[in-house]
Amino acid sequence: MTAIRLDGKAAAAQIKQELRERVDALRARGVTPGLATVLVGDDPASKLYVGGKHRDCAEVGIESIQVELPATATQQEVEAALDQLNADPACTGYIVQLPLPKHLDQDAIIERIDPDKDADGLHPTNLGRLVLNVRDEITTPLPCTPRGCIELLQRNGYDLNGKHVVVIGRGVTVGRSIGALLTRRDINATVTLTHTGTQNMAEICKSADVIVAAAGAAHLVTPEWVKPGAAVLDVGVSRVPNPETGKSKVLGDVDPAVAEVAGYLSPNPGGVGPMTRALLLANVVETAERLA
Ligand SMILES: Nc1nc2c(c(=O)[nH]1)N[C@@H](CN(C=O)c1ccc(C(=O)N[C@@H](CCC(=O)O)C(=O)O)cc1)CN2
Repeated sequence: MTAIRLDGKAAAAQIKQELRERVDALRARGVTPGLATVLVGDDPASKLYVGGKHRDCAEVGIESIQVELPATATQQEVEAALDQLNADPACTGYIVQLPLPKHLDQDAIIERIDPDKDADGLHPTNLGRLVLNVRDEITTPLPCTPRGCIELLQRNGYDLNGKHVVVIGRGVTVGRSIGALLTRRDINATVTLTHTGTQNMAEICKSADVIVAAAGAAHLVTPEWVKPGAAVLDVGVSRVPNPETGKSKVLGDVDPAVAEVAGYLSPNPGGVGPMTRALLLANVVETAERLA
């Protein structure tokens, strides 16, 4: 078997096209959505991701504001920058790029974001609403990568109803919230969350209809872990030196040989990453629509 490729670039392009039309409609009503990004320090990967977010905004007609602080910025300096964005009417939503330098209190910084401007859906108020709301229409921003995983499957005709999804990794941007989304009544999956403390990871994965690999451990998921025909989403990223180019290259959490066993597989790069960026734009547009 060779797995069907879950092409995140193609699905993200589709989403961006849809959003462009909604942004035009908002602008026609006098509403201009504006996304700000806050980048602390000079981590090359974070810089790359933030750059991509600004390019995406330009593509769909969203204004964007770039805030950059040095790696030595204090907690007070970061919080002061957030207070300014909270008060700035040109900024209708914003994100703080993660991870933050170790000396900063990440939880306190995320809590400082005005929940109504939380474009990442990571503020405790928005995560709390996601946990409480299992049935009604969603009226809060949702975490971008979990939402991107679900959209990528659905846009490829995959129905999650009744499926057993095994998530690997308990990080704040994916693992901790994806279960709350997948178990909503309109999606209706069953979720097992595994992590570094899980003892029989291979066996649990082998029972999965869908694996979401978000551990950041290169090629952790091997073909022996995968039930034939299962859908596998490769989310985690490890950067390793590439002796051929002298630069670094990206390795996902999934061994490429999994394509011979799985029914569906997202490439990495080119799978969930572009979807994360597209769903961030969706959060910004939806927030602006609610405001309008
Ligand atoms: N505030 C946030 N910080 C982080 C998040 C997040 O959702 N919110 N997620 C990740 C990083 N991330 C978004 O910020 C992100 C990761 C990857 C991509 C992407 O498009 N990747 C490309 C490959 C790019 C490359 O490395 O060469 C791909 O997969 O094709 C976009 C966004 C952690 N931080």
